[in-house]
Amino acid sequence: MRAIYLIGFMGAGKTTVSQELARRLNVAVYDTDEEIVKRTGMSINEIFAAEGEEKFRHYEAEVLRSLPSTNAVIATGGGIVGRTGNRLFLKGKRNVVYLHAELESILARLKEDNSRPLLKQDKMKTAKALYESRLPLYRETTEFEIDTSVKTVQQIVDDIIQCMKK
Ligand SMILES: Nc1ncnc2c1ncn2[C@@H]1O[C@H](COP(=O)(O)OP(=O)(O)O)[C@@H](O)[C@H]1O
Ligand SMILES: O=C(O)C1=C[C@@H](OP(=O)(O)O)[C@@H](O)[C@H](O)C1
Ligand SMILES: [Mg+2]
Repeated sequence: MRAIYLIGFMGAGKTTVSQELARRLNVAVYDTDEEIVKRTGMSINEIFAAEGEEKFRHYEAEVLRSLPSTNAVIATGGGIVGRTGNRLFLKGKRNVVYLHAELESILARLKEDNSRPLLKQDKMKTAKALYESRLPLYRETTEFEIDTSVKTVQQIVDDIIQCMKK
């Protein structure tokens, strides 16, 4: 099967859903963030602090292209759609699912989580602007959209499997 790529804002559930989806389909699972951490030996927070966001985006674009494009589920980071080249790459892959979540659900899910440099307490004011600026980018990258705000992981996985049959 062609790899399934999950895109969407931070906290939409890409990482969590990718694991369950891969288990159900019996294929490998990858996460671009996890690959970056493995390859650099640094946490995402450390990369942003020591090398800056642009360098992180460089690693992210490289990792995206290096992962297997068959028999896999690939969770991406929420900012992957920022680069035009990444959006074109993903459009070419076709099996891309946008996991949408309302900002309120996202903030509730991530309020105790400090692992995302772009969503720390002092960045809450800019979170809404970032969220709104990215929505059209997710939507132009794929026609498959699932609202995860009030769904369980199992329901989301069922929805993705249905989507992919179309
Ligand atoms: N469908 C869901 N319902 C409730 N909480 C969820 C759901 N999916 C993920 N979460 C929780 O939200 C947080 C962020 O999930 P994660 O998979 O890391 O999102 P992403 O990779 O899109 O940033 C985690 O604490 C996770 O347990
Ligand atoms: O939206 C973003 O710019 C980011 C999302 C994060 O991944 P998740 O979407 O899995 O949280 C991670 O790549 C990094 O903190 C930047
Ligand atoms: Mg993730």
